[in-house]
Amino acid sequence: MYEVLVADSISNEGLAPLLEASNVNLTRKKVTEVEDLLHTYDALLVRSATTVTEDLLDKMKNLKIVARAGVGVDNIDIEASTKRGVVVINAPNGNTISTAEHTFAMMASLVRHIPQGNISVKSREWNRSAFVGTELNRKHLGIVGFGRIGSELAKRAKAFNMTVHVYDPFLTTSRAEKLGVDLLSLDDLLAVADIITVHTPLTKDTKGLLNRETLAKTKKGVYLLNCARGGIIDEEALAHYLEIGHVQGAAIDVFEVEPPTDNPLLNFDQVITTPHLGASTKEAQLNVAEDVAYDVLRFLEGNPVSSSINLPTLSKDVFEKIQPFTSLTKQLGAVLSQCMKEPVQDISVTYAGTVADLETTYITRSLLSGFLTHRIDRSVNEVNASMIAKERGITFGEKISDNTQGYANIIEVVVKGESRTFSITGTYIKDYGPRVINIDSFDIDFYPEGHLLYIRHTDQPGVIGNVGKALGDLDINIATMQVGRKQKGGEAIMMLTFDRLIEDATIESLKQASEIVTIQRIEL
Ligand SMILES: NC(=O)C1=CN([C@@H]2O[C@H](COP(=O)(O)OP(=O)(O)OC[C@H]3O[C@@H](n4cnc5c(N)ncnc54)[C@H](O)[C@@H]3O)[C@@H](O)[C@H]2O)C=CC1
Ligand SMILES: O=C(O)CCC(=O)C(=O)O
Repeated sequence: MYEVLVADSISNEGLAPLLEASNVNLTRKKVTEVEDLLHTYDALLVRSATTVTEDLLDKMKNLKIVARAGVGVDNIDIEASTKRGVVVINAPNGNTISTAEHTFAMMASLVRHIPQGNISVKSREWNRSAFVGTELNRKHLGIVGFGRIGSELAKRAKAFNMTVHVYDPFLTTSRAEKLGVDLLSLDDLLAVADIITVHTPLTKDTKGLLNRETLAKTKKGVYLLNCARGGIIDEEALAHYLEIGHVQGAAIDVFEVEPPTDNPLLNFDQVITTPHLGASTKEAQLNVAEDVAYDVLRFLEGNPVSSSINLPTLSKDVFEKIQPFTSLTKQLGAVLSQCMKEPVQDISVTYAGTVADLETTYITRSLLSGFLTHRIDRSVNEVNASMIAKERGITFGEKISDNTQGYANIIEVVVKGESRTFSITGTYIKDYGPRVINIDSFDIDFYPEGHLLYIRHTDQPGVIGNVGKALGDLDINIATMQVGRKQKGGEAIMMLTFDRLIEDATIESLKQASEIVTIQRIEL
């Protein structure tokens, strides 16, 4: 049974996939109400009210996935989640239209003073001259951050005959042309726009993107909107420019601290506000809840997620295709880690044949995870494997080759240690499963699973018999045995598999034979 905690207000209807699943026990409680049970949950679903901190993650020892029913994940410590191997997912598409519509509504309300007019009429005033507005027609709209919401807003603005200028360092000129917008530098956009709206995520680069210095470059009488995240427009700087009349008005849905209390922007009549309502429609809330509910269920049941922040996103089809190879590389990594008992500096993997056309970065993550699992005392998976490798100064890379050595697919891994290198080659054979076909330049053929002994010895008569007899005398049954050598009389290897773990004492006694060079126990 999977334990799922829904800590924020998320549409019940949208959560149906989880509520109806027979293998899920869903709890709807705030984190503070289940302090004693935090270690039991497999999944945590939040909106923006819950902040997923490192401290919370430490308490949620069993946590495998955090889902944000919405876009912005600035309330989740992604790095800390990744470090702990916790997948972070969001629902990036479900609230785009609602937020774009809300921004448009805020813009129209701002330039026509609708909220102020409403308050005035309800106060039994009839002051028409106080609320003379401005048309949107033929105005220049500056959109900072031209992703899903920014581009939906642009469509609506163009329908109102506005000229749309955008600033987005990740937007190509050809895409801007295709979408019929004018791509500018930030400074040029600030200089030309009558109305500026921000639609970037809140990151260290976008925090305070519009500040005292950049706002000084705007036209006198400019209007500003923030329906993305509090802090992208620096609140103190905006208050300053409102105070001196440089900024004519602002529409703010989001605040640096929510709910805002002593926020200076609340003191201006020309600032209109909403309590973070961008995504607050029935449609958006249903969409995002459904999106994360399906994804969480899929993930808990071992399937790929459709929108992850810290894991490559794979379709079900691709996931199924790579699965045999991810388990193969996990096993190759585990064999290598146990054979190569010394610090390693570099892991390099070469893909050839059918596997080379697949999502190899994911397969490499599995390799690293298999390798690191046998070296460190913390949970390693595809989410945190590359981060942990980097932390430990292990470089890794992948190559594609044409040389399939006659197989349909080949994965070769070379590990460089402080004193030597070690290699392993595996393949996945349809209907037969994974095979290791070469280890440290010895051709061999074994199924990488269970309890194994890897023995290097001199190639001379009697060694294999002696090992078999020694184990037989100890009542240890050999399940399979594979041998390999490079040349007659040189060094040779044996790979033995057993039905149970082989004790240290047995290994020590086998090592006494003079023909034995090394013995390595491998547990898969
Ligand atoms: N008020 C509300 O209720 C809602 C607010 N949001 C906020 O809106 C933000 C945007 O959402 P989407 O459009 O769905 O995201 P998106 O990821 O589709 O678009 C963000 C765009 O910002 C651009 N960007 C990133 N760094 C930038 C920088 N330094 N300067 C300029 N552009 C930059 C990216 O290239 C991207 O095109 C979210 O991150 C979220 O914080 C989203 C939904 C609801
Ligand atoms: O959950 C909400 O209503 C806020 C939505 C939001 O800000 C987001 O999706 O980034």
